[in-house]
Amino acid sequence: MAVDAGSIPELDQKKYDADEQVKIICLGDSAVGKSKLMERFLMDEYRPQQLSTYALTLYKHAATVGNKTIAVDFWDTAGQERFQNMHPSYYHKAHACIMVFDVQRKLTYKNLANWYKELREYRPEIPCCVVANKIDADMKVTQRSFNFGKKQGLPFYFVSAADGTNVVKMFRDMIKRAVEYKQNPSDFMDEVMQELENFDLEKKDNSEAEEDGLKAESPELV
Ligand SMILES: Nc1nc2c(ncn2[C@@H]2O[C@H](COP(=O)(O)OP(=O)(O)OP(=O)(O)O)[C@@H](O)[C@H]2O)c(=O)[nH]1
Ligand SMILES: [Mg+2]
Repeated sequence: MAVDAGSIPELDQKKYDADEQVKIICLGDSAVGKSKLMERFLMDEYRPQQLSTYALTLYKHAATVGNKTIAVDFWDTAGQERFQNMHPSYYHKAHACIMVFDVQRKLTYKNLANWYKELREYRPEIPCCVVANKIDADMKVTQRSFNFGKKQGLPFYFVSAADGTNVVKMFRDMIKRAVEYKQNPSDFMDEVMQELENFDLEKKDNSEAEEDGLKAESPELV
């Protein structure tokens, strides 16, 4: 069936052209502002795709890191408290994780320890950060110190999805770290996956080159 090139969304085209693809997940209690943060960051171009089975929203974004185009898949779930634990596929092949709590609800900060523990069961090495959201509601909280994650060396950000404070910086940093991780994984299985991916790409390049050669020699095949 013919495909009308005009009907292919621009984002898909960018993704097709991307040099690299990364997956970034977001963790945290319900209503801490995970979805609002993503929406704030992707405001001008977000295209949510609802997969109702797991109440999962995938946000696709094309970023530029250095001189490369990066296709970023942001994964977000709704109403996590109903599921208690995340489905393992949520963590599968994630390259970075953004852990969010609500500065106005202490329990969401305490629960970071549970989220972090679960994350590390599935993804022991990926870059992760701690995000204190909703600082617009009480700017005084930025004077306080939140030590969770310090021991593990996790970067910390005070942000507000409502007024945009620090949102772009936090996401850009995490995209960069996701790309760095993908290119230099410190987890053995990820190293294997990256090798396989490179191998596939090489194979594809070779077969394309062969095909081009064939076309040049046999013009009737064109
Ligand atoms: N004041 C303030 N409210 C916020 C901020 N971010 C989110 N909210 C509010 O917090 C509520 C929850 O935000 P969501 O983004 O839906 O939370 P979530 O973490 O995605 O929640 P689940 O999908 O249930 O897991 C909404 O009413 C938002 O308007 C913020 O930065 N400041
Ligand atoms: Mg949500």
